[in-house]
Amino acid sequence: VPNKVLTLVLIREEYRILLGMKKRGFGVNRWNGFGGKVEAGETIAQGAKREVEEECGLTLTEFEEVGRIDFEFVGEPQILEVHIFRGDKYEGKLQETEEMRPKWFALDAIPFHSMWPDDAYWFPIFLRGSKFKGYIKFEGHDKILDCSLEELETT
Ligand SMILES: CN1CCN(c2cc(NC3CC3)nc(N)n2)CC1
Repeated sequence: VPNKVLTLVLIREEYRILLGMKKRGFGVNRWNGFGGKVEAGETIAQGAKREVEEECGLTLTEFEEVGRIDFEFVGEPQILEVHIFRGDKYEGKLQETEEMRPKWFALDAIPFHSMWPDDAYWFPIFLRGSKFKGYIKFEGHDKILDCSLEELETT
């Protein structure tokens, strides 16, 4: 079964990061970056930019892919291949949408208890500006069975 390619964008400033409270669908009631599926005819980066616009109204003007994590769920054949981007510059007005309620968080107050459990493992790598790739196996949506993360270059 081919991987399901998804995007995740974390817009980060010097001392704060933009997250959104997911209001419906996969990951509902958790804070997360912005992202979704990659559509036919668009690159992964174009898909990332599109999802940010759709979910919070901002237009990314500078962003780069910094990580990739393959997620497996016990009992499900399809792997989620999540491409993670750091958003550096943006334009537009931040707005709540049907999908997401955006909010800035201080880097020392990231609400990990209300996020996907894996975030506590890879956010520290992301925040120190490194690139990374990993594999994380879940049982259900709350239990991590295996986690392997490799830090690549330090940007
Ligand atoms: C549209 N996407 C969905 C997947 N996603 C995930 C997934 C994730 N863990 C995986 C066990 C689910 N952890 C974060 N932080 N984001 C990014 C947004």
